[in-house]
Order: sequence, then structure tokens, then C-alpha cells
Amino acid sequence: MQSGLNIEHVSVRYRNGLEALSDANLALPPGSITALVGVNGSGKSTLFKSIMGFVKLSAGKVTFNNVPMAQALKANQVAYVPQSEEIDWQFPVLVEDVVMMGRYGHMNFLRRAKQRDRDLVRQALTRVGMWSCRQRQIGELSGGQKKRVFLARALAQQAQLILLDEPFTGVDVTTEEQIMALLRELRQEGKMILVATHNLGSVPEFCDRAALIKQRIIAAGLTEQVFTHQNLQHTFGGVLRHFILAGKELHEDEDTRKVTVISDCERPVVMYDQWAQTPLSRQQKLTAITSQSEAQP
Ligand SMILES: Nc1ncnc2c1ncn2[C@@H]1O[C@H](COP(=O)(O)OP(=O)(O)OP(=O)(O)O)[C@@H](O)[C@H]1O
Repeated sequence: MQSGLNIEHVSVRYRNGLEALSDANLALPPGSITALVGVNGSGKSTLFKSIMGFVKLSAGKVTFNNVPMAQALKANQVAYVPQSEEIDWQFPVLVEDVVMMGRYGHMNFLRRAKQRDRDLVRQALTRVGMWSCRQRQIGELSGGQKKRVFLARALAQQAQLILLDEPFTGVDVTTEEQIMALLRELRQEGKMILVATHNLGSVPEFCDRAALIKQRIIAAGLTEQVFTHQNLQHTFGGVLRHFILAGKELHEDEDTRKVTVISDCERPVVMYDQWAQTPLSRQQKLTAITSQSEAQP
């Protein structure tokens, strides 16, 4: 079997009888960032919870580097950054204490931090640009700052597999780009990252792989192979909007290439002709979207 994360034939049925995941299969190789994309209620969080052992599997198994997931979790190899709504921000705790929680699994039951733990907390907070906020209460921070603190906790944990549930919700473009840059660095270091996101437009920018989910994994693999119009349409059904821009609406010269814009209402995916050919810059994307709205009265 391949090293990395392997999810094989996993099904999850909640107590109310709803089958949120059905025969899901997904593999994450070392040194990769995989986007997990699907509509609300398609099973993204349930998939995370089944990796973390928070829900009982009704069928299938999850392994990490060829050992059962429970063993990998015990060895602190997995960090989970949940959706912001799942965290109690009223809980009075300092930023540096949140990050130190990433070290708990490496400490004995007395949870007394050693110098190495403190060094890793400092390095992690510095890396996400939050060291100067270390003495602040977590609840006082902005949405983007909170996300960075939770990312720092995952860094301090030195996890091999990092699960991020909607890391870009409520985050400005600068913070989004900082988070993406950090994730790329982590990929270089050989880590595996699974990111649930509704931000379709950012997926080709930083995810080398993608998995489309709708109770089952509809398609998974290299982003350019998975992120096709047909697969996205199947995943999003009627929710998806799709425009093709060409001719005078797009070009003032003889360039005949088309731009395809696919959106589920957050940031759209923009493809210039054959999409793997020419990734567009942010400015080009904005221009394309503006041209579209001007072109459609
Ligand atoms: N604890 C639970 N008990 C019963 N049903 C649940 C429970 N948690 C989730 N569900 C249901 O399982 C399905 C999948 O939910 P899940 O939270 O995994 O979706 P999601 O893709 O993460 O959605 P979103 O994009 O809105 O975060 C939904 O129909 C949801 O209502």
C-alpha cells in the first residue's frame, strides 16, 4: 500500500439514520495539498471527523503511513483546524496557550512545557506573523488572526498531516495569500494537507490535488485532471454558474482564446482555453470577471 493517508471504502451513518459518507475512497501522498470541494452538507466535515476518529465508521478503514489511524493520532501525526464556528471563542485563553496545546500530545500527563516546547511555540507563532499577539486573548482577535493562531498550533504540533476546514472563510486576500504561502512551504517539507474550501478560484493556485465530494468521492487526483467543468457540474449540480468569454468581449486583438469562469458564488475558477496551459494572474482574473459582468447586461 502507498504511504500517506489512505481512506478506503469509508461510510458514516449518523444516529438519525443519515448516511453522510458512502464508500468514500481517497489517498493523499506525502508532500501534497489536496482541496476537498463540495456543496454544503456534502460530507466534508464528516470526512475530517472520520479521519480524526470523532465519528464511528459504519464501514471501511483509514490508515496513515500504513498504520491504523488511531495509532497515527496517538503519535500526534495529525493536526485538525476546525471551522471557526466550532470553536468557543469566549473561553479565556491566551494566544500562546492555544499554540502550546499543540505540544500537549508530546508532554507527559503533568503537561509541563520544556524549553523545546516553548521554542516550537515561538517559531510557530513567528512563522504565521502572530508572535507579537502572543499575550492576547484568543477571543479578541480578528477572524484571520484566529485562523493563523490555529495554524500555528498545527505547526507547533509538528504534525505530518494537517486538516483545514474552511481556512479562508472571513479572511482577507492578504491573509489568504499568507496562509497559501505557508501551506506551500509545508508541502515542500513533505507534509500532507487536506483543505475543505468553497473558494474554487484559489484551488488551482495552491492545491496540486483535488477531491470532489458529494456523499461519495466523485473524483480525486491531480487538480488539472479533476477540476473539469463536467466534474464540477456533477459535484455542484444547479448551484454552479458557468460563463465562457471570447471574441470582442474579451480581446481587442486577434487572440482567439476563450476564458471560462466557473463559480459557486465565492471566488470563481477561471480557465484560459486549455486550463493547465496558462494560469491567470489575479489581475487577469479580475479583468475577466469584470468583462463578463460588463458583457452580460
Ligand atoms: N451530528 C450529526 N448528526 C446527524 N447528521 C449530521 C451530523 N453532522 C452532520 N450531519 C449531516 O451530515 C451531512 C454532511 O454534513 P457535513 O457537516 O459533513 O457537511 P459539509 O460538507 O462539511 O457541509 P458545510 O460545507 O456546510 O460545512 C449533512 O446532511 C448534515 O446535516
